[in-house]
Amino acid sequence: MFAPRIQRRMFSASTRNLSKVTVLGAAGGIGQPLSLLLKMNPRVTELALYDIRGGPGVAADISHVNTKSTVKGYNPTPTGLAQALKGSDIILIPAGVPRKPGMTRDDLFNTNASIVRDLAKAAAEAAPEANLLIIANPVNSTVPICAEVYKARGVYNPKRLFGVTTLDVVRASRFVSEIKGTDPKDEEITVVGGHSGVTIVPLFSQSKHPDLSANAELVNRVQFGGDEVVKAKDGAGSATLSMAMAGARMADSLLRASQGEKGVVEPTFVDSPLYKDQGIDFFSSRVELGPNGVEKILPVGEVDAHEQKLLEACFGDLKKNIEKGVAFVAANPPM
Ligand SMILES: NC(=O)c1ccc[n+]([C@@H]2O[C@H](COP(=O)([O-])OP(=O)(O)OC[C@H]3O[C@@H](n4cnc5c(N)ncnc54)[C@H](O)[C@@H]3O)[C@@H](O)[C@H]2O)c1
Ligand SMILES: O=C(O)C[C@H](O)C(=O)O
Repeated sequence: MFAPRIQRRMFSASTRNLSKVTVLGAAGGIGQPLSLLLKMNPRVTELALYDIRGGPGVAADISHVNTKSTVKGYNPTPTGLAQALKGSDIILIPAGVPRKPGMTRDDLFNTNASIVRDLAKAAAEAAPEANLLIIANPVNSTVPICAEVYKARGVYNPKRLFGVTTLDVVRASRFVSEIKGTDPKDEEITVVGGHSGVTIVPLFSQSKHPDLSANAELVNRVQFGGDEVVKAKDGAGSATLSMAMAGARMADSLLRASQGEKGVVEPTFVDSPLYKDQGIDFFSSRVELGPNGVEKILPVGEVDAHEQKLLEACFGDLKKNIEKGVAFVAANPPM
């Protein structure tokens, strides 16, 4: 009867429970609350906060929070970025510009592609075995960019590269709970595809409320939830606080899984076999996490006719977004 508990204790005693987490872009709208939430996470033992400006200030502030982890800030000195990355178990990248009203995420490509490429190169050199979590948009392209950079250096491990799409399921569960008058923690909604507009595909037929798949307004709200925030912020950026929560949840799930917890499942945009036969190399679906990163990519499962149409609409854009990222690195390799 007590066996699982004893087993758990034995396992945690023998597993490496020291966890360095690095945030690149730590002084930004997402970076600051994300770093604070990571400081509150007892599984994080060391926090490294890097930004092109303001990293040490944010680190000094957060370091006064009375939890046990150490916090250090880094500037872009010749060795600052490498020091922030060295020994990291998890690297989160929210560095990059956010949208303004009227922009698509793809409109960020010209600025963010090179930022993410260069940070990925630094990560591939200083901490090639870390889990790399990409928040910077357009995620559908920035994740393939990282894969290409790691491949070029011969250190690509598809099990360690994640596009953070957690915010899409966070939104979906909250929006459903508002409609149904339920607690969002009881509303687990699968969202698959990518992270922009029609590439975001909620699968309500697999939830407790299959009828919702016919609710076009709700589907649209999940697909364009980011635009709702961009519009409300009126030029001052996009989602930062809800994104920080979603990023911290994804990091915590990886830490729990790496420290031996079984059955940890998160949605995430990964190098996936699910639609490779259709030329789509990266896809977000429910993924079981483990000590090596991706443990198992779960199938999309049954979808209804509404969702099948959404999936078909997703594939075209997603394929183009992925190809754009791959082509960018081929034409503009990191220096
Ligand atoms: N994946 C998602 O669900 C999701 C959700 C929200 C926002 N985002 C994206 O996250 C990104 C950041 O959004 P934000 O609101 O925090 O923007 P922000 O402008 O407030 O912060 C970005 C930070 O990145 C830093 N930065 C820029 N270039 C850098 C570099 N080369 N190295 C290190 N730091 C650098 C900036 O100095 C700034 O502090 C945007 O691209 C946005 O679209 C993604
Ligand atoms: O909408 C954006 O540009 C930011 C982010 O991708 C989001 O979904 O909130």
